Amino acid sequence: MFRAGEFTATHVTPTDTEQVQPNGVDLRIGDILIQQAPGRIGTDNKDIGVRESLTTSKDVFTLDPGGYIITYAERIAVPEGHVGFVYPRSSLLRNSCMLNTAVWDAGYEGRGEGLLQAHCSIELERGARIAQFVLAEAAHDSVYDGNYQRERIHDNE
Ligand SMILES: O=c1ccn([C@H]2C[C@H](O)[C@@H](COP(=O)(O)OP(=O)(O)OP(=O)(O)O)O2)c(=O)[nH]1
Repeated sequence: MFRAGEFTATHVTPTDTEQVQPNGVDLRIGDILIQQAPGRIGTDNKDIGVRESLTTSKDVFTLDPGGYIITYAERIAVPEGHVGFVYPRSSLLRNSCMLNTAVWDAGYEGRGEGLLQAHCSIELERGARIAQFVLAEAAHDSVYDGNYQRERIHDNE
């Protein structure tokens, strides 16, 4: 069963009332990164290639078509007994852009990332709501203890 937005909001920090939706919590753009060097995924290890922040003096990003990494502004803590999913805000896909996401494991805590595919140029403001996080009840044996645990957990990271 998916949890109500009010419950999910207790696991997303910070949130204001505008972000709390009936079935989830909107996530804001923290930063936008562009990949500079290739990564590698092997059978027993992985490397993330160098990514750099798109610098902007006005907190407005004007994106050409392409692929970009979005970091979310909020800290998420997936509670035990749950799994998280992120969906794009529909205004994004109505503008020919898509946010690709993966599974948010029970026990994960941090400020995560998504992959924005821009099929048309788009202007995005830092802090704009771009996605929605939902929590569903789920059975699991262990909790998340991978490389991304506590990523960007502090405000200045
Ligand atoms: O769209 C997503 C989905 C998940 N996560 C976070 C939460 C999740 O718990 C963590 C790790 O995701 P996953 O297990 O898919 O990554 P992995 O590449 O398998 O890394 P690891 O070996 O650490 O599990 O990343 C994101 O930031 N963005």
